[in-house]
Amino acid sequence: MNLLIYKTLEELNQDLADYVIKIAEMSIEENDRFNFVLTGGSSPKALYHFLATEGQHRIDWEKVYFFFGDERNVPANDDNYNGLMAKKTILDPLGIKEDHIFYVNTTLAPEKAAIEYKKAIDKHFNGEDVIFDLILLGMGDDAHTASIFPHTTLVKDEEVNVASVYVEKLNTYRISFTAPLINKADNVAFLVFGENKAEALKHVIGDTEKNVDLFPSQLIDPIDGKLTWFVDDKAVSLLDS
Ligand SMILES: O=C1O[C@H](COP(=O)(O)O)[C@@H](O)[C@H](O)[C@H]1O
Repeated sequence: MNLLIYKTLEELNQDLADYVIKIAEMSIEENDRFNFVLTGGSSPKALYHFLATEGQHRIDWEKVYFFFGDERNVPANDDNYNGLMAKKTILDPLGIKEDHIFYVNTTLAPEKAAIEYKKAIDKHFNGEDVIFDLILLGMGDDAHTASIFPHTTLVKDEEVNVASVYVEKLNTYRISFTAPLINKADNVAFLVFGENKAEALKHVIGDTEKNVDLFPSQLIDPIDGKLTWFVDDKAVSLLDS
């Protein structure tokens, strides 16, 4: 595991954008495409803007396929829909074609939406093992990642899959990659900043004994891939040095 700590969000986003572009270049050179899984929430907005502006001419964006590690069970025009945030911040600004974007269809019931999403992913990988080039992840202040929330069925889900999950504390359903699917990726990067994440990060990175039911981000441990944490100094302020 590689832990990169930044003093400013600008430096963090600049470095993370460079990292995304480097992996994209390598994937395109090797396979003529880059399978890129986006994270939702609000933390990645600046990164996506950065990629869509400074990164605009650095790679061939027509060779990039975009996926979502999780989605909220809301309509596609709802501000909480992760796909809409990505559409506004990176996909539309880069003019990404619809057939290169894998949105979660939330007009379907959550369970069906998850099944259809996995089917679409499998079809894209055309019988090959589903191994993403890069999965970006965020982490909530309760240590959830993607939509693997504490004390939910997803914490114990051992299938390489996309699943629907009822999140009691939010009284809502989510659709999410399972940890085993995430852990197959070639590269996984967490983007975590702010004081409100410090307590969770202390446990997720610092605890020698895991408690994944309470801190689901501890489930992320790529089998053969690389895990990198891009964090700011506020988020690591409670970690023992
Ligand atoms: O609900 C969600 O939260 C996490 C964390 O979001 P952040 O803005 O606090 O980083 C995010 O990774 C996930 O995609 C999203 O659906």
